[in-house]
Amino acid sequence: MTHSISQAIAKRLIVALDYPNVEEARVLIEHLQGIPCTIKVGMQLFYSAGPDFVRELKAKGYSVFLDLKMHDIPNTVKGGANSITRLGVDIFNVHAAGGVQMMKAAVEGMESALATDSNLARPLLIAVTQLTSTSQQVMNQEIGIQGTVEEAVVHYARLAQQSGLGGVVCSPLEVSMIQQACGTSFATVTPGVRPAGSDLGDQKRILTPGEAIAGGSHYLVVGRPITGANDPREATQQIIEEMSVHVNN
Ligand SMILES: O=C(O)c1cc(=O)[nH]c(=O)n1[C@@H]1O[C@H](COP(=O)(O)O)[C@@H](O)[C@H]1O
Repeated sequence: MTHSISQAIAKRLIVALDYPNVEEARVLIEHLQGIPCTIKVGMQLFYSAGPDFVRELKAKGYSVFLDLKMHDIPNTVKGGANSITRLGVDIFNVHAAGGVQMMKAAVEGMESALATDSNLARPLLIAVTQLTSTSQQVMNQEIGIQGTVEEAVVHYARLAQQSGLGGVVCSPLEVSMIQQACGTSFATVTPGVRPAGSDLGDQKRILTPGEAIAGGSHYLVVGRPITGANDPREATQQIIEEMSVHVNN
């Protein structure tokens, strides 16, 4: 199999480095050498490795999504967004369930960091809608939100847009509805991506990489199908090839 890596497509694959420590994360980065994908650092790795590892990835030239899903009082989130922006990450997130005042505070924190350092690039600030591990039944009966998951997700997307955010995290199943509500330039970052035949784990609302990219997802987030593969490099290249075949734009 040939692996002609398109830079633009590869960047739209966000590989989730869900590892307990920096050593294991570095092994995966070694495997991915030369593949210009985006890297996600989530809470498991960040809480053990800290901001230095984010700086290390940036020094290696990666685009970095720092996924800390902030959800707190506005003043605290403002401070968090300020610190995250100063780290020089490319994408970071908050929970839309924190509401408009909280999301606006995140924008303020980001803007005040950008105002003090002209070398910082503007990150894409996005809001988590309904986690892709949440089913319709759990959302209705356990969490107590009525209506369909799609309605809840679109509602959160509208709130995020009103608050000045650049996009949302959602399932690839919800991308077209969000684009209808918020426009095609409002970013959709989609976990809940599983190559055909791979283990779903705890994900509930999923599509394949080809379906997700054909449906207009701006970024696909993939963790275990890569980190748990016997050959993570091959798994990554196969996902990028599938994306390349199905991409519309
Ligand atoms: O914000 C996220 O990245 C996120 C939101 C969401 O709704 N669902 C979701 O799975 N994620 C993250 O996306 C990654 C998906 O990983 P896998 O299920 O292993 O492919 C994990 O790092 C999750 O923390």
